[in-house]
Amino acid sequence: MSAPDTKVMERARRAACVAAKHAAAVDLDERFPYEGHAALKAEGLLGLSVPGEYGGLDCDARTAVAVVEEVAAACASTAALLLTWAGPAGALAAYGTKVQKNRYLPAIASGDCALSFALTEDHCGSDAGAIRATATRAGDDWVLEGRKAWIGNAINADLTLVAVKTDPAQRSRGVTTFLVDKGTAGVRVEEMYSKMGARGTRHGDLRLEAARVPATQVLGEVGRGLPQMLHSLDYIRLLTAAHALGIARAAHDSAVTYASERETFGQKLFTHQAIGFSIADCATWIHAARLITVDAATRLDKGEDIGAAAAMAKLHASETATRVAHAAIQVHGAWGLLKGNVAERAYRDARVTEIWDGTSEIQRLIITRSIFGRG
Ligand SMILES: CC(C)(COP(=O)(O)OP(=O)(O)OC[C@H]1O[C@@H](n2cnc3c(N)ncnc32)[C@H](O)[C@@H]1OP(=O)(O)O)[C@@H](O)C(=O)NCCC(=O)NCCSC(=O)CCS(=O)O
Repeated sequence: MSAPDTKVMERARRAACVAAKHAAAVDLDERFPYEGHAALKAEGLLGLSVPGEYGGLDCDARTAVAVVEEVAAACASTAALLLTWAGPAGALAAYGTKVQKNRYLPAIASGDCALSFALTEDHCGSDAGAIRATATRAGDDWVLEGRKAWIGNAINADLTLVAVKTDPAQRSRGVTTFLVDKGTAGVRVEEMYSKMGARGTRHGDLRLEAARVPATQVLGEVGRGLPQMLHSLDYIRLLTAAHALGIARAAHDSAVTYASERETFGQKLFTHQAIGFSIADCATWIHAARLITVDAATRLDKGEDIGAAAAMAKLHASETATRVAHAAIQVHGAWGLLKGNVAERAYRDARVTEIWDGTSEIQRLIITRSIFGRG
């Protein structure tokens, strides 16, 4: 297995240092992680997956997962921005025309163009092919109608990748992705949701009301938007695994520190077998989650399809994060229940990683299909 790029990791550590100082406030106030975002921008990390010719860092997946883990261990909401950027940026790099890439990628790499990715609707999160929002051709434009839900960073996004049906009679072959600029007439964002975790990721509903978008803003092929989005999700899921890993690491580190300092029954907490073994289990689970994540990243860097590998990594790492954070609270006892305690925050943040970018059940479905086919 290759090692992550050391220079990029130095950038990640500097950004993580800034993000860590504000992580508790971002969570408690449920606000955008301005400081973490500024640090990611200053370090060029928002261009993690943007090709070098457009000013990006053009990182391999091995480095990208290490960066996301590092930042997530400091502040899950700041690290989520890396996922929010990497998915749409990767899709643009893979499917965009030269004109689209020249227009957006340099600004994405510098952090000046904020992104979001709109697939989900109220009635369908898991069943991505069942979307109902539509686009109808009108001369040189398409007219978009409908409502997308649970869109991360919707309120701040300068550019949103929006998947709608251009042929409502079809499922997978009826979806097209559009590049929708902020300020497009007929596009409205309603900020929403007070979430239990990743509270600095602002979600919103995207209302599309006769929104006219030029045909030049179609990303890739008309009718091929769903495979494009699902392909981008493979990469996002890989990074979500790293995100969960960072959250697990933060919870575990806090438990190790506490168990080394706190004394009960006249001895250090970790010397009680119940606590020491719990910490040993967590270290083992985290190690396994890191290996499965790095394995999927290495496969991607070798050019392999990572649909199932990314699903396994996300499934395993996100469920590991919840287990580890649960155990870390247990180590802290009542102190672990307090707002402001790292393990308490990690427990809530970890739970989110089991849901977004495809639930654990969807990951199991993808893995099952990779074993048996569609059945
Ligand atoms: C449930 C699913 C895994 C699959 O659903 P379907 O059975 O309905 O779809 P398929 O027939 O399998 O596939 C449709 C089409 O796409 C091609 N495909 C499938 N997977 C891939 C892939 N990984 N890479 C490339 N292409 C792929 C497949 O071959 C078909 O093409 P053809 O028609 O044969 O040509 C899927 O629906 C799924 O993953 N669901 C979960 C969606 C999800 O994760 N949603 C949550 C996050 S999305 C979002 O909006 C985020 C907002 S935010 O910012 O928080």
